[in-house]
Amino acid sequence: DVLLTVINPNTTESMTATIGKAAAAVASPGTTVRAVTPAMGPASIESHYDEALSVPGMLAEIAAGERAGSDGYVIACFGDPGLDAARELARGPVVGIAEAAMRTASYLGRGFSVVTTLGRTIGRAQDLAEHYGAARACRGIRACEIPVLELETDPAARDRITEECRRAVAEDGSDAVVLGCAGMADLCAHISAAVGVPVVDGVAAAVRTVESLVALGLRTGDRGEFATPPAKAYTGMLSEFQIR
Ligand SMILES: O=C(O)C[C@H]1NC(=O)NC1=O
Repeated sequence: DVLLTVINPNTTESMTATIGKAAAAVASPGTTVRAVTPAMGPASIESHYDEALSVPGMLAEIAAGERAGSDGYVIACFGDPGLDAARELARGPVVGIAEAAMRTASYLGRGFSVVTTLGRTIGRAQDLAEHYGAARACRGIRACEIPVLELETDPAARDRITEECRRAVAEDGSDAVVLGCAGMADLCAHISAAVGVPVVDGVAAAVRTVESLVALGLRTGDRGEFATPPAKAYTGMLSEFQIR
């Protein structure tokens, strides 16, 4: 049996439930999905500040996952917060939903577009596309200007996201669309049917990517850059992060 820990790095439980449901829907029969919410952090992540403050709580969930014997991890936030730090702590593979979605979309044609929440997060998505070598395939990154937590409360959210995906296909000439927020995971099937090109949800893509890596017996490198961090003092609120 594979134990897959899916971390929502923000602290909104209802979003963790949406993410956990999407993960369980695509997980293989032999996989147990454990969707978790950090004990501390921002209610949603839609700025560099939010992203920075989400990392300690997310890393605490990696440490808890290691104690629970987790075989792999998904970081279910489109900024892939703390991904490299998580890889230093985890024995098994750690995959962020942006990396998983971008790499998956690049198998589907010449180019993809990303549709995300607030325009201020577009730069981060551009940086990630470059970091993952997907900048050439990324034909456009668009925002529907819906704050992350309003994805659950705004009745017009689904239609506005769908419309932006339609524009992406028409104007960017993209062969696929990537949903730029873990909170959009439950909209993927509807939008796929509406826009007529493959729509990639990063939560689903990351779950299957981690499962594949585990099935191939592949784990995070544990030498050099991704070896366990050197022991040292972490003071104040971070004292729990002492590497034992
Ligand atoms: O970057 C974004 O706008 C989406 C990102 N924020 C969040 O709280 N979960 C996410 O997937």
